[in-house]
Amino acid sequence: MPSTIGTALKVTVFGQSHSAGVGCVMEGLPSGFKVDLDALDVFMARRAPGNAPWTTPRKEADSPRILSGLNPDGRTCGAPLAAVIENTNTRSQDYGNIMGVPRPGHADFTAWAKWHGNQDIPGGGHFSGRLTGPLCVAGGICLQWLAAQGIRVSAHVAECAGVADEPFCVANNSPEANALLARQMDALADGRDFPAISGDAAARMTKAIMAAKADKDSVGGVIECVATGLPAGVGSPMFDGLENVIARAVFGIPSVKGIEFGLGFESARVRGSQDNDPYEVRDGACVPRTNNAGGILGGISTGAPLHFRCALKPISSIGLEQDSVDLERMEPARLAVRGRHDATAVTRAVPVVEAVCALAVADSLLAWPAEPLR
Ligand SMILES: Cc1cc2nc3c(=O)[nH]c(=O)nc-3n(C[C@H](O)[C@H](O)[C@H](O)COP(=O)(O)O)c2cc1C
Ligand SMILES: C=C(O[C@@H]1CC(C(=O)O)=C[C@@H](OP(=O)(O)O)[C@H]1O)C(=O)O
Repeated sequence: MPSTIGTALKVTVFGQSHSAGVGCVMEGLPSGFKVDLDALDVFMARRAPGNAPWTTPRKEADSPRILSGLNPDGRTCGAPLAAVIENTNTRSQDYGNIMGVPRPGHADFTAWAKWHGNQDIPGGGHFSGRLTGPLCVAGGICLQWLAAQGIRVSAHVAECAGVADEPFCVANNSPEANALLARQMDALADGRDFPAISGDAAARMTKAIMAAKADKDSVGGVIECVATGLPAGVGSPMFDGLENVIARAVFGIPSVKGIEFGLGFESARVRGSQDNDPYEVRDGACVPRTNNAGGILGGISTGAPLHFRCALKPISSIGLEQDSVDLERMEPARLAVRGRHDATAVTRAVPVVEAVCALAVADSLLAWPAEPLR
């Protein structure tokens, strides 16, 4: 079962929620890059469990130990970079009642159908949201590498429990619109607790999440992500395009059920004259005036901000009783999930979306850069 992604920059993720630890191995990082481990810890803290009243109370430090891949100067040395995060706060007894009775909506049943009882169930095993920790280690390093080249990635909760945030300013590619987008990205980077642009939306989302939690239920949402500063010409046609590579990485985040780029599904409802992004000359370069394409045409970057939205389903582990099946007896069973679970994944998944976007963009830059003019 390979949990590996990437072409020039390969990342393998390993571990289970209740194993000794979870981690990643990165191959293909350019050498000589100084990794800021303190900044990485700050990034990891945005995803870590137990930071808000609606998140799982499982307490983990989530500070990665880098085992290899850096020289004594803290720079990438060309060898594979391996990192591990310890699991210190497991409580496997919480999973006693689901060992043979799969939770509707989690991967318990499909893991049983594949591995016939050999799978590691407690904490969600290898399917757990916990595996997004190592994704953040790998993606956090890529974010730093991209930032050094003027490429910035930012995400926010665009929608949660039916409450919408102010959207990113991405439909227009004018200098004024891009300046507003940069201000939105700055605001999201100010250390705020809730990753939304509008404080009012954050307050209403918090209320809706807490109401679902009080009902022993859960909610989903939409995360919107942008990457700015990516030059035109990066990517590849057909199967290794930016959309393909980003979508593959984003679907590695448990709970993600959909993704759309630019105008996305709405582009199916408008005319070509409305969807097309007309070109103009700006500072001697050809640039799209608008950005319905989400910064991608033919799998290759246009130079406009890269833009996508992904949908996350509600957390499946809820306290309400539901129908399931006792798999050993093949008899109906009722199941109320116990234990420590998030009431929504959307807030904690925002840095994860930034991380996988950075992985995909860094891999595309290394594997499929614009060719030099000959
Ligand atoms: C950051 C994050 C936290 C999550 N926390 C939980 C949780 O506490 N309980 C749970 O049942 N699922 C949680 N999930 C979702 C499950 O991991 C996911 O539903 C499950 O692995 C099945 O995968 P699928 O939903 O993509 O099919 C979380 C997901 C993410 C991204
Ligand atoms: C620990 C994390 O989240 C876990 C994700 C998760 C799941 O099924 O996805 C189930 C819970 O595990 P446990 O029952 O061991 O507390 C969450 O706490 C994390 O994301 O770091």
